[in-house]
Amino acid sequence: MADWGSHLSTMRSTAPLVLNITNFVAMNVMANVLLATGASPAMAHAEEEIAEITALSDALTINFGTADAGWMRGIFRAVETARGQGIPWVLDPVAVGVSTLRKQTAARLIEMGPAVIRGNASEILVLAGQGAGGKGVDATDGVTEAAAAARALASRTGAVVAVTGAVDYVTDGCRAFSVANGHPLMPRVTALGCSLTGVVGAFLVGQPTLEAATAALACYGVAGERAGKCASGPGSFAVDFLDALAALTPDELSQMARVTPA
Ligand SMILES: Nc1ncnc2c1ncn2[C@@H]1O[C@H](COP(=O)(O)OP(=O)(O)OP(=O)(O)O)[C@@H](O)[C@H]1O
Ligand SMILES: Cc1ncsc1CCO
Ligand SMILES: [Mg+2]
Repeated sequence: MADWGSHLSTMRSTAPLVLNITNFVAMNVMANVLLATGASPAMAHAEEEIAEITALSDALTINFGTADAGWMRGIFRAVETARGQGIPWVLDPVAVGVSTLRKQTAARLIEMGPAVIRGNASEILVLAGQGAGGKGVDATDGVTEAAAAARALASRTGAVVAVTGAVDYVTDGCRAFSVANGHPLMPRVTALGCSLTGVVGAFLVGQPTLEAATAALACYGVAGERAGKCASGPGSFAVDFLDALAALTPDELSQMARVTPA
C-alpha cells in the first residue's frame, strides 16, 4: 500500500498559505475547501497588490474563469513574482475553449513554467489544439481521450498535467498515475474542480510534484466518496464534502486511495 496519506500529513503539518487568483464562482467554495483540507487560503487579484501578496505565499494558483483585462494583468504579475521567488504555481485552464483571450492567455502562462496544469479532459484537449472544448466549463470528453495530449503537454512544458474526471490521470510525461476515487455528484457542484486546483497547490509545497499532485487528487476523491455516502443530492453533498475533507485522516487516505501506475 503506497503511503499517499503521508502527503496529506506533510501538507497539514505546514498548513501552507495558498494564494488563489480564481473566479467569482469559486472564491468562497475554494477558500472553504482549502480550510477544510488543512491549508490557509488567500483570495486576491488586484494588480496593485498582487506581487506583495504572492511574495508572502507558499503556493499560487491561477484560474481566469471570470477574468477581465485588469485581472489578467494581475495574473501575469503574480506569476512573474512566483517565478522569481521559486514559489510553485498551478494553472487551471478553466473553459479555455470558449474564447480567444483564454486560449492566448493559457498559451502564454504555460510558457511561464507552471508546476502543475490541472483541468478537465476537454480543457486539456484544447491546450493540445484538439477537441471541441467542452460545454462552457463542463467537460464533454472522457479522461482517456485526453491522456496522450496530457503526456505530450507534460513532456513539452515540464509541468505535471492532471486531467480530472470519473478516473483522473496525472503525468509528468514519463510516469503516470490513474486515480479512481471520486463520486458522480462532484461535477454537479460548481467549482469543485477549481477548488481542487487549490488543494493541488497546497500539496505541492515542499513535496515532489507528481506524487504531491496525485495525493491531492486521491485525497479529494476519497473525501468525495465519503460525502457521497450520506448526501441526498448536490446541495447536501457540498456541505458533506467539506466535512469529509476535514475528517479524512492520512491513514484513511492511504487505505482508500485507488491509485495505480498508468
Ligand atoms: N463522474 C465522476 N465520478 C467521480 N468523480 C468525478 C466525476 N467527475 C469529476 N469527478 C471528480 O471531481 C473533481 C473535479 O473534477 P472535474 O473534472 O469535474 O473538474 P472541473 O470540470 O474543472 O470542475 P469545475 O470547472 O466545475 O470547477 C475531481 O476530483 C474528479 O475526480
Ligand atoms: C460556472 C463557472 N463559470 C465560470 S467559472 C465557473 C466555475 C466552474 O468552473
Ligand atoms: Mg474547471
